[in-house]
Amino acid sequence: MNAAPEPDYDLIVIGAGPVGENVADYAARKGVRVAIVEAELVGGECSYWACMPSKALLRSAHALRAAQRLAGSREAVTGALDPAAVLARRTEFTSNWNDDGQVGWLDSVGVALIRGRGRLVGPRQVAVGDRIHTAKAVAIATGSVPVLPPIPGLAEARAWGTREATSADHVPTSLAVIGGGVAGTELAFAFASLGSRVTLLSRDTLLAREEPFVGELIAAAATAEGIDVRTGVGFERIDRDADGTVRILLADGTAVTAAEVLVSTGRRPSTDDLGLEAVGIPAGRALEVDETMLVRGTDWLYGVGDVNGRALLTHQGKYQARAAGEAIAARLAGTPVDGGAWGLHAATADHVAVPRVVFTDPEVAAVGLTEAQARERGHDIRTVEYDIGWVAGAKLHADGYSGRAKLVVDEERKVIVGATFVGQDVAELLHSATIAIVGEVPLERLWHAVPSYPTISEIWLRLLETYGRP
Ligand SMILES: Cc1cc2nc3c(=O)[nH]c(=O)nc-3n(C[C@H](O)[C@H](O)[C@H](O)COP(=O)(O)OP(=O)(O)OC[C@H]3O[C@@H](n4cnc5c(N)ncnc54)[C@H](O)[C@@H]3O)c2cc1C
Ligand SMILES: NC(=O)c1ccc[n+]([C@@H]2O[C@H](COP(=O)([O-])OP(=O)(O)OC[C@H]3O[C@@H](n4cnc5c(N)ncnc54)[C@H](O)[C@@H]3O)[C@@H](O)[C@H]2O)c1
Repeated sequence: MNAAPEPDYDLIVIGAGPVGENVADYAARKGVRVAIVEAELVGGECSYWACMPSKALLRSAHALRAAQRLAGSREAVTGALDPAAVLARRTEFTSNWNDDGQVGWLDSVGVALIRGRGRLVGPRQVAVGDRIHTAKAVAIATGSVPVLPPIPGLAEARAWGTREATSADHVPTSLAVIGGGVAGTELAFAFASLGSRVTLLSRDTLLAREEPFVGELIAAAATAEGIDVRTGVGFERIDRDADGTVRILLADGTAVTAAEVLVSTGRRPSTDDLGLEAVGIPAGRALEVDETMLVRGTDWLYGVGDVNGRALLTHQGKYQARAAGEAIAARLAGTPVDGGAWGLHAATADHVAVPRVVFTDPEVAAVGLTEAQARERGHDIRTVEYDIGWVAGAKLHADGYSGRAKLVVDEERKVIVGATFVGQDVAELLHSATIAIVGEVPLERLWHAVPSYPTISEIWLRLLETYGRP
């Protein structure tokens, strides 16, 4: 009898974005023989067209505004932002859209790279071009793709998506942004600071999934930044005139014109054209996975990162990847898998503590449940809010500092289940709240976590005082 041929690899990862890279790395560290398949650039959307370039486009204006908000340093910064220098710094962060550095890293961690588009052609079989590669396990980390709204004329209007915006080689004189979610709001701030006349058109309130005060404060700040914010907008059609001007006709009969239009109306898991049908899994929707990212109904296929739709964020996908990479290694080695709540191989935080930062100015930093989400889940909750501008550290941080914080407390367990901060430089505060939620630190114990004076972290003390001593 012939023995079954040894597979080419132990694990094939399809998609070398931040998530695929981490699945590969964490599995390889445990001795798994890994290959990774990438159709475009190793590093994925995040490195070249999303997180890194968008944050680079925002950062210089933040620094400038921070200096302008303080008597003394304000007098020292008399010039304006240099858009060409900002674009050049952005390009540096993308390594000029070249992935040599990341390819070198893959090599250094012993992961083989297969260039091309990967497709399942059977269980444990991945075709790339004409060649079929075999493995004991396959992890899909193909990310997400933009969802385009059904607006007549959009397909012909040569609209920008987030890729075109984050890789722009010039600053348009005017920009209309459709979509007031995270991407649209951040990019509206970025291009306004670079000198575009920006109109932000949102069907819903801005950042509608967060606490209601978030959208209100960000809309006010955007307006102060010169952005024309319009919410509750309906779209009739979009046309690009012969002279290149984009004309957006709104449901209220008014029209907005701009040199470019950016469409940022959400993303969906990238599961088309992956050959999922060949292994009996429905395509066109998020991969349904268990807590170790194993695709339900299989014992060899994993879905990690944006593609499983659990949380479309790099850090959360990488967290899943650490769990999945090691779970794959454990299963292949026949050692125990700890996939129970908060187990080494489980992505439990996806359900209770996803940190979210919106890099607008002021920043939005939130983790866990909003009040509305906590009520929907049936928690008995109490909320407390406080104006961050009243905290001594904040007053020192910027003249006229304004911001708001809110905690959602589970009254039954007396632990925090959600926290939201809006204010200049609050992003770095967020991890304290993430730890409080993941650690299920009782409020009683939090009184002993003393924030330094005078830092913005004293907001914690003010929130506890507002809640009341136990
Ligand atoms: C404008 C913008 C800004 C963002 N900013 C942030 C931020 O600041 N912080 C944050 O946490 N998140 C941010 N995100 C979200 C973040 O980009 C994603 O959550 C993250 O990139 C998901 O990582 P991933 O590895 O799952 O997918 P991706 O980064 O999309 O990588 C998937 C990879 O798979 C490849 N691929 C797809 N199909 C195949 C195939 N069949 N064969 C081979 N390769 C394939 C793709 O080419 C790609 O390289 C932002 C998103 C956008 C759009
Ligand atoms: N700082 C960050 O972490 C960061 C930054 C940018 C993007 N992201 C991630 O990327 C993903 C995509 O970002 P996004 O802003 O495109 O998505 P999003 O889901 O945050 O926002 C989508 C927006 O589009 C609007 N919209 C949806 N369908 C519409 C329609 N048919 N007509 C008009 N408006 C419509 C929604 O009302 C919403 O305002 C997000 O899930 C986010 O997690 C993260």
